[in-house]
Amino acid sequence: MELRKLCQKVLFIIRKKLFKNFRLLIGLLAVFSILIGYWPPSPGDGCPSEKTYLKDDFRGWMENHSMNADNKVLLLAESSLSHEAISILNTLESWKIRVKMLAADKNIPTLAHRGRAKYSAIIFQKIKRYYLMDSWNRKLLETYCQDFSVGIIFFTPGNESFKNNIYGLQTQIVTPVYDYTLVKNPLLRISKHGAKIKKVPGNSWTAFTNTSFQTVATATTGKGENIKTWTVAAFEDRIIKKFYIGNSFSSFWVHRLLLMDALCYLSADRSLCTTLKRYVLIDVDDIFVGKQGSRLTEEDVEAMIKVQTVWNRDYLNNFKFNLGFSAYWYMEQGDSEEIKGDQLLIKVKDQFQWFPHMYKHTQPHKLNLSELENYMLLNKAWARKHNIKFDTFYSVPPHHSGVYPVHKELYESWKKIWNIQVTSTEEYPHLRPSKFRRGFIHSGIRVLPRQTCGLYTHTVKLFEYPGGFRRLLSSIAGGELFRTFVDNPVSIFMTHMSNYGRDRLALYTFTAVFDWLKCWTNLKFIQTSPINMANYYFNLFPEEIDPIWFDPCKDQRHFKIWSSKKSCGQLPDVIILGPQKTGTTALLTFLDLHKSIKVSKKSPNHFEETQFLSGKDYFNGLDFYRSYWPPQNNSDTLQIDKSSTYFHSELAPRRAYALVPSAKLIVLALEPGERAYSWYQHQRAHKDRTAETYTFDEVLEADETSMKSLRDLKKHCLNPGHYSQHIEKWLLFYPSSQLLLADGNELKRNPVKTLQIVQEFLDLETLDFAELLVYDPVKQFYCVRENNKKKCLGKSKGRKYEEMSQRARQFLNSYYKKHNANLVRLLKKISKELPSWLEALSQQNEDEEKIV
Ligand SMILES: Nc1ncnc2c1ncn2[C@@H]1O[C@H](COP(=O)(O)OS(=O)(=O)O)[C@@H](OP(=O)(O)O)[C@H]1O
Repeated sequence: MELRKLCQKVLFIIRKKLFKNFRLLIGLLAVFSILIGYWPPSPGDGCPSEKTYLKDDFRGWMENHSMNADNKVLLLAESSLSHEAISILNTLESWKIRVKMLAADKNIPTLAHRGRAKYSAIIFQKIKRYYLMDSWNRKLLETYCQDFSVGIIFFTPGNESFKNNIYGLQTQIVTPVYDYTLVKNPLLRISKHGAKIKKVPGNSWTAFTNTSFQTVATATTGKGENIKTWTVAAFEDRIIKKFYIGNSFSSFWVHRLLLMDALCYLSADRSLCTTLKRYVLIDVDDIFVGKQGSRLTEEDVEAMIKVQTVWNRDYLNNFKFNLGFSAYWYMEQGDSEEIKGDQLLIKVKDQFQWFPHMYKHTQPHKLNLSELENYMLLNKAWARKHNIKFDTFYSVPPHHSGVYPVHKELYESWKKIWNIQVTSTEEYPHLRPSKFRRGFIHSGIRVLPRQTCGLYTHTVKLFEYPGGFRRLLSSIAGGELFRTFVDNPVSIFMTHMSNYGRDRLALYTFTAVFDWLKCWTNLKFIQTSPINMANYYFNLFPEEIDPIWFDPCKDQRHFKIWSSKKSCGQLPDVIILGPQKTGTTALLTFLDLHKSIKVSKKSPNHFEETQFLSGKDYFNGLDFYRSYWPPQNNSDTLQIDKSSTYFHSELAPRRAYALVPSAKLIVLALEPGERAYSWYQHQRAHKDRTAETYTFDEVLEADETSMKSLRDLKKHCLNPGHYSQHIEKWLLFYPSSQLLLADGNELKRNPVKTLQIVQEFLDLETLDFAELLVYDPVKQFYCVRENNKKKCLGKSKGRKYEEMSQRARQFLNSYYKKHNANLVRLLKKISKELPSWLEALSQQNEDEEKIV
């Protein structure tokens, strides 16, 4: 401890002088740090040569094959709460692989559906579960693996006693283990063979002694004459490919690399392989923003250039730091050395890549459009004056503000003044967990996920690293930072100017992690333009293109970078989902009579409905949706969005749940045949050509030989009536307690009763609707009583048309029979009452069955 303090003191005294020579600084730091045990462990004494086992053709094939997000892994775990299982699950999810996790002691689930494999690889958290399986389940699993060429990965913790040798697996428990080495083997792809580490964690490991196994990793026990090298990861290339790791997944960071490679090699059709390319961009935000003492000197700038040369030679091509500038702070605040540093940056400007930050480093969400434009113009004028080349069309704002949650004005001004096409943020959808960070495209600007590297604005000194310097070291040595490079095909890192001054922690950190990556992986690091990176990213993950909006008021970080002028609560508390033509307008109109209900403004575009969650307006952004309600001042009111296209939309359930997870949902279920006929009449009234040309009977009779428009009309007419199917989609997100299935037929006959049920569901103070509604014999529907007059819904609600034919009725009865039966089952399962028409139908069916 004393020695450490002494070293720190010496280091502090000579630091100023050392700035003159970066290499000397690093060298001396190394000496001191080794003495006090601070230097990171070597990435591997046996770092392999550049030559790898990979054949060129295989590598080429991989470059062009991205991970197929549809591929799924079956994880057979000890329990869903096991830390170990969650760690494997998290890892797979951070690689964007879909996972089904099941308790390994239960029956094997259905593995194939209609001749298609459901899982591309199987993982056992603990090998003993495989051996303890009853023969029926194991047979099922093995037949599946054989039929679909799916491999199995086993983790075999060394402290686990299981009866080996029974199924041909020969093992030995070994302890302790050192000199862990990856051995040349066809399974290694991302992991580099020859990489070696001296000290291996964990006391006891499982070693595999079958001679037929191919060794993937070895480790050594004993000393002197007792030295023995064991196989601690092995691969069995039989009819079913099996990969064995001699410890638990999280016992050693190298297992993450091995799991990635094993999934690729063992998955059906190599569908779980990822590319070896890794695009890297290192942003230095605020290159001129910092207090005296934390800014860059000439020596710091020179060190950055030197490091770039080294990185270009050793790790990645075309690398340049990406410097963000807030011009107002150029040559401000620094001492004379630091002012010279700023001047040197401009002198050597072409050695770097530049991007515009905000002129005064103001958070964009605090600025209106003209303020933003003015600041951007000032920044631009400065860049012109100093001949700063700007050809990346990339920017990031100070403090992540304005990108997500979206500040529309930032996007507009960026495009207008700078022609920005790419940006990045760490806030989408949320900062944590980082494995879920995604990209999206909004208003033509491609937003890429941004990564943190463990260095923040005030991380300037080696011995003041938050949580101790060892924390940073473990992040480099196979930990979080190392993983960020491995996991993400595109990594944009956020660093700050101060990380490059003082102890130059950023230069040290990245150099060290590149060393580790080069030693342990075959990954190829590349820097390219942000536009190329964005193209590459969204090609790889096209499902991320469309954004998903969350409520900024539910995430503290988002709330902080959201305009103070915006108010929370301008979102629906209740959503009437539809389906179309079930009486949704009547229900909304009647509910609107209640003082605690606030319905959305009428949209001029979609028959007065917002249709935000199901349609294109979603891409206008959250503020567009919020504008349907006034800034809320009374928290007792319930705001309603009624959009009858939501019910059968594929997108709306996910979007709604992301934004308003506690909303109450109302579905109006009208007898589906009646609904289909009303919808057809609606299309005719709106002059749909096909509906006008064909009778309802002809629409229902359409088959695969019919013209497309007729087939489409039939589909759109009948599909929303598949009630159970659509309700199940909503129940994937919302709990059934938040959903009310109201009776559409009852609403027509006895709206007061339906409204009573709805009021109870919404916990509203009871309003006596019997006083407010009156039946109109001419309209043949209930209307609102207003000053002793009747105010009925418009002409388009409650149309007059002739009854549907007997033939159509029979068709519809038979068509919806199965769907209605499913609805009965579903409603019983979630303990909901059946609507009157469904009760009658199911009674009728039961009676018919009894007669038969
Ligand atoms: N009180 C009252 N007044 C008028 N109409 C009523 C009422 N209650 C229920 N209905 C039934 O509502 C049907 C229209 O349903 P929607 O409002 O959901 O249609 S839409 O999807 O919003 O276009 C409408 O369908 P049509 O009869 O085919 O016009 C009505 O049957």
